[in-house]
Amino acid sequence: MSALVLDGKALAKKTEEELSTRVAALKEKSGGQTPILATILVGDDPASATYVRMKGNACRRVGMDSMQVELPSSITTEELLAKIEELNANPNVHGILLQHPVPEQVDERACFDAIELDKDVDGVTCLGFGRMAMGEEAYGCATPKGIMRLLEAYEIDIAGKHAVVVGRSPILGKPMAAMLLNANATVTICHSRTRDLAEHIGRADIVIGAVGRPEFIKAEWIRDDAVVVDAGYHPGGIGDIELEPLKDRVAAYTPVPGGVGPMTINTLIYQSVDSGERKIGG
Ligand SMILES: Nc1nc(=O)c2c([nH]1)NC[C@@H]1CN(c3ccc(C(=O)N[C@@H](CCC(=O)O)C(=O)O)cc3)C=[N+]21
Repeated sequence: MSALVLDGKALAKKTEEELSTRVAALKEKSGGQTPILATILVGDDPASATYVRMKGNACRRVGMDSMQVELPSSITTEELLAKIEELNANPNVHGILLQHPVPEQVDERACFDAIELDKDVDGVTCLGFGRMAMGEEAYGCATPKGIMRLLEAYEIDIAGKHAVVVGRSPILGKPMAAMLLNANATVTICHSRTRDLAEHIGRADIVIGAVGRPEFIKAEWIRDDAVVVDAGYHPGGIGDIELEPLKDRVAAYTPVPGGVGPMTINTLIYQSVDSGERKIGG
């Protein structure tokens, strides 16, 4: 039996059509206003520049404007905080994305947390995380929320299932675990200090690869009929999970590329449109 392919690229494309309609309606109603996402790119890492460009392109495809802020790698925490405050105060900005990672002299957590809650469409603030984890309304962190939206679209059962999240980063593993818990999964979080990693993964109905190391998770650790979600992205179209041997024996998997990545961007845009509607009045 060949596995169900969780096609994030197709779902993102379909969702963009709905978002285009919503943006057009908002524009019509408000006399030409669109939601605006401000993206902040610090430094000159080419991969980060590519991702930020892709986010701007996605805005354009749904008819939204974006404001692209580029800052030098020599910037201080105070300077970046001042920029974020300026965007918080700008009524034309409906969402703010600070691209991770920032240079090491910058306090990334302080900068994330400076983003106003109602503009945190990337779901990176402590406040947004805490609210989400407690089941209160908040924008979800883009990658884990994108994964939840993908699982939902393909009607993957989560309640009662054993989900194993490999990785505990602030904008991926931790919020992923909280979202799966809120969806009534039994959740195990594995990380660099976990002993018996293979045994934990072997008990998973749903495996989430979120470690950031190419093919760190071996196919042989994963049971037949598992749902496999690979949030890794490495040069050459490689994820965190050794995917090829799994394709004919698991229940479902996210391809790399074309799985989680497009849903990350789509969730950012989706939540920016939500924010625009709330602020402009949809
Ligand atoms: N504040 C913040 N929020 C993020 O969401 C965030 C971030 N920082 N820093 C970096 C990571 C990485 N990330 C990706 C987004 C899209 C693809 C994506 O669309 N990938 C395509 C392939 C793209 C290609 O052609 O290389 C795919 O998987 O199909 C990948 C990775 C968002 N991130």
